[in-house]
Amino acid sequence: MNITVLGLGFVGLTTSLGFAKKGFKTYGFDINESRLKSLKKHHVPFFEPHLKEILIETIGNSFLLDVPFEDAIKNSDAIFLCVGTPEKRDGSADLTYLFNGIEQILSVPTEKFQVLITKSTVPPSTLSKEVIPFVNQILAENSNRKIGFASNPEFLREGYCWEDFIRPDRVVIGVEDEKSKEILDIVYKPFGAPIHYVNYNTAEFIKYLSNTLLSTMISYANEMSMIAGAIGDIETKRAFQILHEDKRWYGDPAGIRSYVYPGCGYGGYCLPKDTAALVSMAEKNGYSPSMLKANLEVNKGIKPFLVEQVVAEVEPNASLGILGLSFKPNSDDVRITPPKEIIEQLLEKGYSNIYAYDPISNEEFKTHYPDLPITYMDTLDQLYEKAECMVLLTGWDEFKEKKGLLQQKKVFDFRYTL
Ligand SMILES: NC(=O)c1ccc[n+]([C@@H]2O[C@H](COP(=O)([O-])OP(=O)(O)OC[C@H]3O[C@@H](n4cnc5c(N)ncnc54)[C@H](O)[C@@H]3O)[C@@H](O)[C@H]2O)c1
Ligand SMILES: O=c1ccn([C@@H]2O[C@H](COP(=O)(O)OP(=O)(O)O[C@H]3O[C@H](CO)[C@@H](O)[C@H](O)[C@H]3O)[C@@H](O)[C@H]2O)c(=O)[nH]1
Repeated sequence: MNITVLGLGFVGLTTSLGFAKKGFKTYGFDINESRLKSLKKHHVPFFEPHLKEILIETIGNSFLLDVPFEDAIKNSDAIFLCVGTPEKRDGSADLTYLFNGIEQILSVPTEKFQVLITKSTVPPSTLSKEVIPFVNQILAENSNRKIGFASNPEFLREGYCWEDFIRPDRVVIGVEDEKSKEILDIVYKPFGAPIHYVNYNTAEFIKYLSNTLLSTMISYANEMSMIAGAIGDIETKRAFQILHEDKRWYGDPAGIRSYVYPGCGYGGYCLPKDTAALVSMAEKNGYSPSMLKANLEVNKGIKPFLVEQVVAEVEPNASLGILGLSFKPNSDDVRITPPKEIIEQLLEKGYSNIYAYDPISNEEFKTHYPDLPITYMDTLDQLYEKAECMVLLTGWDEFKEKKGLLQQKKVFDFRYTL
């Protein structure tokens, strides 16, 4: 199995050295001549621990920098694109280096099957909507070329490139054909990490899921420091230290991860009112907290977004079964419960046969919202009998336990419970 890597920056050099260390013959290329020159002199042109030692160990053996481009491409099974994808003026990703690299690769004639792998960070749908059509257009003139595709986003951090690459938490591979998958399987097996095969868009999305969570947490922390500053007399540093003592940050798996899951919005007596109250207090003190305001907006917007999914697939005269009424499982609290808003929106959309079942909150819900024209069912089996399709809004264990039964009908699992 031979590998070519295009782009020898933080990601490309680390990737090349990682594969070379695992024993694959790896050809490295960069359009930056001075970068290549220094690498050939065993000098890593940026600060990154460990890379120099591995460079010295592998160069001329499994890591090759002076093989002609054409020979390397002809001899490669997997070609990794690790070029830069910088930000354009309008915020979109500049894919110029990527497309130039692909053109160079395709200019080499060969009949060998090869996988073209985007390791550079590219927005979801880039491979399916831009790269593959681009390649197909070029190949229309050279039908002998056999190319497979894969997306293999990289999660390494600068400063820890080597450790992160050689001992990855997980490897994500977006691949949609068997031959390419087999090649990537061989390439990544020696790393001993979990390998997740997904489709192209999902692989690309996972990379952004990761980076935007990080950037959102950082901006959240910064916004909170600005709110604290506006209100005054708050020990911001201590406040954050104490925040971090919440046990949900620790453990394996850390409990905090149950907050990073999509669903139908947060509800209950605390998160909605407290988020709104801090927005209001910050504004009174002259600071407009844009993230917290956006947070409230998103919590509102998720409900019509989900209701539209039902509307798109279910006729209004169908009987709908609502699974769960409380704001979260193991509680009968129905104050500001997302199911209430969702049921109201379904009623507005013309769904008039709504049946509902909650393991413990039917009475509570009926008492709080007596005017909602819905029928309560005493058991899950009764609801299942009545409903043509179901909308799961609270992630009760009972629903998980009866997954087999529930899934015999259409279920909109808006808590990702099943
Ligand atoms: N830096 C990180 O920590 C990191 C981590 C994960 C993912 N990424 C992503 O990986 C990609 C590369 O990032 P980087 O930090 O390594 O960038 P970088 O700028 O350090 O390196 C990119 C290299 O590609 C070279 N190049 C451009 N066009 C080429 C071509 N046609 N053929 C050969 N070489 C070519 C450039 O000369 C440059 O040396 C980006 O999409 C980035 O978003 C970066
Ligand atoms: O509490 C924090 C933590 C970080 N930062 C800043 O966040 C930025 C990014 O930091 P870090 O994530 O350590 O750096 P990167 O090397 O850019 O790595 C990120 O970006 C890579 C490229 O996509 C991903 O592969 C990594 O998983 C992801 O962590 C830096 O400016 C840090 O100073 C803060 O301001 N506050």
